[in-house]
Amino acid sequence: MLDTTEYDEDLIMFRDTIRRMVEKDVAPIAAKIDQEDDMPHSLVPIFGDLGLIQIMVPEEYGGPGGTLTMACIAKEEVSRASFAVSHLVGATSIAMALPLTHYGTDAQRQKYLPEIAEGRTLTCIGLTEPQTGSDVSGIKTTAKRDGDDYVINGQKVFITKADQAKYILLFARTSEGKGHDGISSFIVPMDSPGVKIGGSPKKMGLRGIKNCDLFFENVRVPAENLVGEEGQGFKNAMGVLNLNRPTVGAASVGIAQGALDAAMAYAKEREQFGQPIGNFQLVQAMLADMAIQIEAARALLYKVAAFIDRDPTHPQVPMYSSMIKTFASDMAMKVTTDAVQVFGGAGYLQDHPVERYMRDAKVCQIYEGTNQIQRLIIARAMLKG
Ligand SMILES: CC(C)(COP(=O)(O)OP(=O)(O)OC[C@H]1O[C@@H](n2cnc3c(N)ncnc32)[C@H](O)[C@@H]1OP(=O)(O)O)[C@@H](O)C(=O)NCCC(=O)NCCSC(=O)CCS(=O)O
Repeated sequence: MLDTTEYDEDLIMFRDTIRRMVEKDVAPIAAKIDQEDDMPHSLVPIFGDLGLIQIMVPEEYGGPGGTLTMACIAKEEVSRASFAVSHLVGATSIAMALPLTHYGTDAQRQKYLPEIAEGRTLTCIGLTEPQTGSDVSGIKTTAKRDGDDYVINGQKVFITKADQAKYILLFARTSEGKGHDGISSFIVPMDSPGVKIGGSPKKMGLRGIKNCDLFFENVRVPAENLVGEEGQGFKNAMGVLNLNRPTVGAASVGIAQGALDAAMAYAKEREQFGQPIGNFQLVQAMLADMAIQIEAARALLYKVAAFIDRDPTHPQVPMYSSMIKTFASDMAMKVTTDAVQVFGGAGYLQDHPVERYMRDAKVCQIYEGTNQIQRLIIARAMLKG
């Protein structure tokens, strides 16, 4: 594969360190995690010690001060073996490091980031509700001011890692009838009285990670837990998603590469008509197309990540972020489907990893905003000029 980090020795070392850890600690248990829908907690200190969970926490708060490029490299490497485990990379970015860095107060950064920097604490983000998926402006969970506190009531669904998180960045309506402008975000400790963690539905893929229902009943948080200004929650959510969506692209590239690796090995080993199936031109064409698509997505991924690292506030960040999330996840769906095809009937069995890659690729087209919503963001930005 083309080496997208070819000019930077530090990035090559970073990638190789992760690659070695994945070979040792992740790849051997990837299938088991999927089959048992359970990820061992022992991976948390391994990822924390490498600075991966807390990768986006700035150095001044004790974090590694990693870039989006580094987060994408790590996400790609881990997803190549296990998409579920890749959720430990930047596991505190979207709900803590990014929002506090960009919208939080000094006091909030001082209070939470040093703890997050230790790499043992997980966090989650609470946007989605039973009736609120793509249309974030429809959030119904309320946060009502009461003296020095806010009192939160409502329900969230599909909350990734809620079962393991110590804090949630929760989005709630602070004023009625104001649409986008009536939403605010809060840090809520998950052990607050009134927070109830419900079940996690059985999923097609992303098995090993829980996506829980959450219930909030008269949950009281101090007003100092408001992140950003009251009423700015919608725009802050969009801002954080813009900075994180390329990591979904990175996971997609990793999933696709893992599927291609498996398909290549199988094409060399599996014999039909007295020779390896890799000798047949129709199989060769599939393998070649898979490689072309992965390289194209990888090139766009690291171009976008470098662009965002240079200027995270550039007005074109939302458009390019949505482009790579969409392009790479659509690519991963196609490549993993073709990998199953290379395996033929065997690809349909759980004996081989390609059906897992295919199931995992699907959610990359859906979560952190469906690819239909991404296309809307891209087209709106293009037409706005
Ligand atoms: C569908 C949406 C893109 C928004 O659409 P709307 O039609 O409701 O809003 P707009 O009128 O377009 O925008 C209002 C306002 O916000 C600004 N805006 C909108 N999008 C962005 C953006 N990406 N970046 C920056 N600013 C943005 C827009 O310019 C307007 O500003 P002005 O009023 O003009 O000043 C949106 O609702 C959306 O993205 N929906 C997808 C929701 C989503 O991604 N959900 C994922 C949840 S989290 C998850 O999946 C799990 C993560 S995990 O735990 O790993």
